[in-house]
This record gives sequence, structure tokens and C-alpha cells, in this order.
Amino acid sequence: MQLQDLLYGVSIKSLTDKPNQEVASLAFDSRQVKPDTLFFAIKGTAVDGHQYIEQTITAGATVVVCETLPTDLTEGVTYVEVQNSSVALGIVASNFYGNPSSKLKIIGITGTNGKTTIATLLFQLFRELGYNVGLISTVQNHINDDIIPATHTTPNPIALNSLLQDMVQAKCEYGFMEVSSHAVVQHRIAGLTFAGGVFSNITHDHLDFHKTFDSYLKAKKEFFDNLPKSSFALTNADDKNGMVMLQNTKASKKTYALKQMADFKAKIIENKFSGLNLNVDDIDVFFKMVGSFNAYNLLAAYGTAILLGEDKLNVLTILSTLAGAEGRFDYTVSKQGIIGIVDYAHTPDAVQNVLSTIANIRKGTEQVITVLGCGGDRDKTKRPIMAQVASDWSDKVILTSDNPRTENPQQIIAEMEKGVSPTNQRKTLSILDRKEAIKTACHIAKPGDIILVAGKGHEKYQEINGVRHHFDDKEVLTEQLNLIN
Ligand SMILES: CC(=O)N[C@H]1[C@@H](OP(=O)(O)OP(=O)(O)OC[C@H]2O[C@@H](n3ccc(=O)[nH]c3=O)[C@H](O)[C@@H]2O)O[C@H](CO)[C@@H](O)[C@@H]1O[C@H](C)C(=O)N[C@@H](C)C(=O)N[C@H](CCC(=O)O)C(=O)O
Ligand SMILES: Nc1ncnc2c1ncn2[C@@H]1O[C@H](COP(=O)(O)OP(=O)(O)OP(=O)(O)O)[C@@H](O)[C@H]1O
Ligand SMILES: N[C@H](CCC[C@H](N)C(=O)O)C(=O)O
Ligand SMILES: [Mg+2]
Repeated sequence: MQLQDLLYGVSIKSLTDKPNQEVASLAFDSRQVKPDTLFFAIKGTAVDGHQYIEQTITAGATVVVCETLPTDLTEGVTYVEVQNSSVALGIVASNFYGNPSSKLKIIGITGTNGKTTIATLLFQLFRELGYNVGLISTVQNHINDDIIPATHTTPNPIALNSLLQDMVQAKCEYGFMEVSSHAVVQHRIAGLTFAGGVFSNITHDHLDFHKTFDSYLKAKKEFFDNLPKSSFALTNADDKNGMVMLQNTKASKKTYALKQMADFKAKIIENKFSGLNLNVDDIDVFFKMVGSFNAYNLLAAYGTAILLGEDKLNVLTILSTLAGAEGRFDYTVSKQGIIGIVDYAHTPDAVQNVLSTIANIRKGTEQVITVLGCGGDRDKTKRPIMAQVASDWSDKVILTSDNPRTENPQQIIAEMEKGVSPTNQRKTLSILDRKEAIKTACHIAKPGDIILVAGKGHEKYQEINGVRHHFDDKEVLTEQLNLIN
């Protein structure tokens, strides 16, 4: 493709050479550069991509998009100076793959918790309604029934637009995708055309990256600020910041809520381990999914489907049968009647939601035993709070390791322990090895007790120092529960 066509829509400060240069491929990582590649020099969180420009030219890059021109320019190479290389990457990647987002109806879902659940429900719902559909999510990506492994919640612009192009080729009409706050700040969604945006909620997470709650909130809001006039913006009116998200959007503003007036309204009639009984827009429905937080997720999916023109009864009938995403409130009962739940709660709010759901449903005499860890190289300030919430809401807590990544897992546990109040210390123990921790929970449990294994949900690995070792909470929990006589 010619450079001038790729640069359509990019705000250019200067261009040194041939705008008709042919470009064979795009790369933002020097290690991916081949002959005739357009290389984007990006200032990242760890290094500045500008330092690799020379290296990429040696490897065959013929065009370089950068924010600062190198002092020595190489002859035969076209340099494009831009204000922001990440924004340029989004727009160019979109052009390179034929602007696939404008050929699909893309709905972006953002918020601290619930993105995967809402996106997955919408994917499953629209498949059942008979459409060709794509899904981009933390657990996995889908093009109809084909599964494409996910590396991020929201992929980088090249992977993202390539995936969207594949969806167009598979004749998908809809694409449901998670929009993480990292993706907004790093402009991974620049250049995309959205048909709608959905907000779930905002609570404490990712302060390592965003630094303050206010800038985390601004990142989520920016997604809505940039939606086009032709799209809709559906928000959770019960969330303290739900309406803030829509303050500056051009999109048509819509709301859903359980507690106040809204365009889409539901009431919880009953909340049991077997599911939720909800009144949605004056229709009583029994859903498979558990927990009041899932009432919000179901309502968000319902509202989105109605805004996309689907029939109310059809939508509710299908939604009532869906189980949502893997590893979210995933429930099993052992032969002895011990209840095991695997959940992806990895924020203070999610831990509290899952445990308060269990507290509301339990009969009262049984113990709740929680196994929980916190990820390394992620927000450190949520660690003591997660441990505090878990110990406040459980009869026994086992603090353990999650994905330590490059951190010392013992140190992460020590930071969690600081959140456990002196009165709660009696019921809290720490076991570094996650398998041992789950095993211990199973040994302590008596028939009727509830074990919650939180934080890793669908993940099939434990990441230690850059290596992913096989680890599956559900597998370990089921195996250990089966070993008890
Ligand atoms: C903190 C973060 O988001 N980092 C992402 C970011 O990397 P970075 O800015 O740190 O990159 P860097 O290492 O500083 O490098 C800067 C530039 O130099 C380039 N480079 C670097 C080295 C080299 O030898 N040559 C070279 O060209 C890099 O490719 C990059 O373009 O850009 C990379 C490319 O897109 C991402 O892979 C990387 O995700 C890391 C692996 C990650 O773990 N991200 C997580 C936190 C994340 O994004 N999570 C959200 C979900 C959160 C949620 O669900 O709530 C997600 O959307 O997945
Ligand atoms: N609407 C909600 N409100 C609060 N907590 C929720 C909600 N939905 C799910 N949760 C909790 O958050 C966990 C993660 O849910 P989900 O994977 O849907 O969120 P996510 O926003 O995609 O997370 P991530 O940021 O990791 O992509 C669930 O396992 C559950 O504990
Ligand atoms: N999307 C989240 C997932 C956290 C899951 C948890 N198991 C961890 O590793 O911290 C993140 O990247 O922060
Ligand atoms: Mg997700």
C-alpha cells in the first residue's frame, strides 16, 4: 500500500521524502521489522522506541513515523514527524487493514469490572440471534465459532485491526470488544469507528499505571468523549460516576439501573446459587447467572441489544439461558456437599461483590473460606484492601500467590497481610504455594461450606519471572475436592 494512502487522517508535522513509497508491513517493535516496513517509534512505559530507529533501518524499514526526527537522516528512508506516534499507529493500522471497524458495528465496553462478562454475553446472545459476530475479550477472541487466543484485554492497533479485518471477511455484522483504560491512554483504539459504547462501573484498580483515580476516570471518559454522533453511549446510572462518563459525549445518551429511573430498568426479585430472578422492564425472568453484580451485566447486555434494534422478549429468552464468561462465579459442589467457586475477582470491589453475593445467598451456618492472591507488577495499593475485604467477609482466609510476574511473591503477601485487622488475623493464614493453599482450604472445609478461589478465574497459567507455568484454579479445586473422603 502507498504511504500517502496509509497516512490518510494522520496529523503530520513534517514529511521528509516520497509520499508514494510502497509499504509492505507495519511494526511498532524493532524486533518485528522486515524489508519495506513502516516503523512507529513510540515512547513507552519502559523504553523510548526512538532509540531503535537506526536498528530498524538496518533491518529494512523504509518509512519511520516518529515524534522527534533523528539528527542524522538516512537517505532513501522517509521520515514522518507526528505529534503522537501511538495515535498515528492507530489510524495507519486502520487504513492498512481497509478500515474494518467502519464495515462492522463495533460496540466497546469499558469499566473496572464486568467488561468481559458483558462483551461475552453480547457475543453469545447475538450468535443465538443468528448473526455472524466477533468478540475481543480478556479470555479469548472469537470470529463466530473460531477461537483466537487473547494476549491483552484490548490488543495493540495492528493485531486489533487485523482481527477486525478477519471479522469483516467472515461477514460479521457485529463486533463486541472490551476497551481497557490502558488501551484508551495508549491510543490502541485510535482510528476505530464505534457504533456504541457501554460503561459498567469504576472502582479502585490500575493506580500503578494511571497514578490517580481522577486520571483513571478521565481515561474511561475519553472513550465516550470520542464516540461519534451516530453512536449510542449506554451507562450505569447507579454508578457514582456513571453520568460523568456521558458529560461530553456526542453519542445518544442512554442509561440502565437497578436503583433509579433509567431507560433500561431491572429489579432483583430473588438471588440464589441457582440463578437470578429479575424483573426487567416489567417482565419477570429467571437467569442462570448469579449475584447482583451480574444483574447489572445482564441489564447492560439487554439495553445494548434493544438499542441495536432487537426484540425485547427474544433477547430476554436467550439471555436467561446464558452462563457468561469462563471463570466468573464458576460453581461446583463436591460429593460431600462442599461448594467450590472460582472467580476472577482481582479488585477490592469485585472481591466485595462476590463475597457479599455469597453472604446474601448462604444459609448462615456454613463457613466461607476464601483463597486469594494479588498480581505482581500491578497496582500495589489494592493489595491490603483486597485482603481486608476478604477477611472482613470470610470465616477463614488463605492469602497466597497470584501471578507474581517479576515481584517476590512473599513480599506481595506481606503487603496483603498489612490490610488484615488485628481481630481478623486469627482467621487468616498465608500459604505461598497456590496449590497448597487451595488444598488446605479443601481440608478445612466441612460439608455445606463454601470455598471461594479468587483472582485468576479463567487463567490457565501462573506467571513467574516471565515464564507462564500451567495452573488452573478450577482444575486444582476440583481435583482437591475429589480427593477428600
Ligand atoms: C503497561 C502497558 O500497558 N504496556 C504495554 C505497552 O508497552 P510499553 O509502553 O511498556 O512498551 P515499552 O517496553 O516501554 O517499549 C516502548 C516501545 O519500544 C518498542 N521496543 C521495545 C524494545 C525493543 O527492543 N524494541 C522496540 O522497538 C516497543 O515495541 C514499544 O513500541 O505496549 C505494548 C505493546 O502494545 C504492550 O504489550 C504492553 O502491555 C504489557 C505487556 C501489559 O502487561 N499490559 C497490561 C498492563 C495491559 O495492557 N492490560 C490491559 C488490561 C487491563 C484490564 O483488563 O483491566 C489490556 O488491555 O490488556
Ligand atoms: N458489574 C460488575 N460489578 C462489579 N463487579 C463485577 C461485575 N461484573 C463482574 N464483576 C467481578 O469482577 C470480576 C471480573 O469480571 P470481568 O472479567 O467481567 O471484568 P473485566 O472488566 O473484564 O476485568 P478485566 O479488567 O480483567 O478485563 C468477576 O469475576 C466478578 O468478581
Ligand atoms: N487485566 C488484569 C488482570 C489481573 C488478573 C490477576 N490474576 C493478576 O494477574 O493480577 C490486569 O492485567 O491487571
Ligand atoms: Mg476483561
